[in-house]
Amino acid sequence: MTPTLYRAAFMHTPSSPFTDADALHIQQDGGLLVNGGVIVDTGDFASMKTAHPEAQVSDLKGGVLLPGFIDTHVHYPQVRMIGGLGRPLLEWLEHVTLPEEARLQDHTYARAVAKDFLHGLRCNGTTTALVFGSHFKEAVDIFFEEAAGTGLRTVAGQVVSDRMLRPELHTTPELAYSEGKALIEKWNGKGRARYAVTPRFSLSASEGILDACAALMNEYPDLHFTSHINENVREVQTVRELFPGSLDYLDTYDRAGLLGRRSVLAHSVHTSGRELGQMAAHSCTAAHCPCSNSALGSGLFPLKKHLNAGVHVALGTDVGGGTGFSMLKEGLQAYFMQQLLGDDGVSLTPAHLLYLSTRAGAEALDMHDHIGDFSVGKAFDAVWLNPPEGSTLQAILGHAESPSETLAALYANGTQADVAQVWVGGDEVYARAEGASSSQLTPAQRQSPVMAS
Ligand SMILES: Nc1nc2[nH]cnc2c(=O)[nH]1
Ligand SMILES: [Zn+2]
Repeated sequence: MTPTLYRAAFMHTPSSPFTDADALHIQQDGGLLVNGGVIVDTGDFASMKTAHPEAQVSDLKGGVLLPGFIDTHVHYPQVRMIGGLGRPLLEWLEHVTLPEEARLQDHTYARAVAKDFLHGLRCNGTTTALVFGSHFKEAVDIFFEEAAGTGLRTVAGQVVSDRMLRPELHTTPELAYSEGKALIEKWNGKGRARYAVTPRFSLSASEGILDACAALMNEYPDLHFTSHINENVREVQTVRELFPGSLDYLDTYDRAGLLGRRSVLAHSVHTSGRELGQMAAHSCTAAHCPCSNSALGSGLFPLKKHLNAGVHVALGTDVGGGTGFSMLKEGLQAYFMQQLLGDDGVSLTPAHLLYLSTRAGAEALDMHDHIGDFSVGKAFDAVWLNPPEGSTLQAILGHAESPSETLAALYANGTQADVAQVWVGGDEVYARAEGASSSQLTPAQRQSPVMAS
């Protein structure tokens, strides 16, 4: 197979800027040699071209190439109700979200929603997602089928609950186990699909349901686990009342034996010191969803407390509590919220935002040996951000004086319109309909993509 040499300005974070001051790696005129979907050599373009004269060059000059975004918390059935503003979590669930989730009982509807959802991910440059599925087994099956057709990497599962939602969304521990087992057997590890055991949240899950989830996890040790935690004060209070024998919210999952290296707990806004200590001890990840936390008024995520406790943090859009699929927007909102926390906040640099939206997600999913950055040996999962000709972002990038400014501008201004092309494992999974991209300019017309020279 002839390797492809991608020529691009690229940036990535092979390590964490929270612990490594030199985490941001930059190539202003770089070359990434890809063979069989895997990065086999990297460096500056000129030396890569000399070393690999046989390679076919793909010129991505203009804009910036980043590792594909990794969304660690997003709900498939909620794509069509993004924007239900004005209610706190429990009212929003009752009046906006759960009625829509019930509609996925209809298979035709579920398939159409799955298509809308997957399109939303890939046209925003998200290449891997930890996806909250549907309560209906068939709708989850349909989701995995459609996801396989897109080439995206998905970790997803059937959502299970047995109280306090709507009767049609409730199951039993026996069914939760048997339906989950059938889906796991069919989809876990098939192509780019992985399975996540997914009780909705302890508020809607009896101990029996949590035990059924644990039975699946014990039977299939490579599974992922995801749920919600400590998102909203009323929710936290209700969980306390429902589980009088548990120390706190985390303990409801912990007692069931559900926590481990592949556990991702969404929100974690009102988490106590004890819980943070236990999350770190179990190597769990907190999926921070800043747009959702803002839209639902859930609170300001205590990032500093998580980092000080040693809890790994990644980003999630939480569509449809969140306001869209853009991980650029999510990164910017994370930055805003830390700014608003003043001395209690963490001052996030552009490198932090890139890490949180790429490599941190790969670590959360225990896939960092395979995806999350552009190191040799990683899959070529990438998003090419190339603003349309005449756009404000193009003007800003043309005058940026450092790569860090360029990256900040991408997070501050970038949108779906700037996503030109997306790859997963070397396969193109999205290409913008062209007509406006600066990639159409002649080389002489193009400006330096990373810095104005
Ligand atoms: N943001 C959010 N929180 C939840 N807690 C339980 N279900 C949900 C949901 O769908 N979205
Ligand atoms: Zn959620």
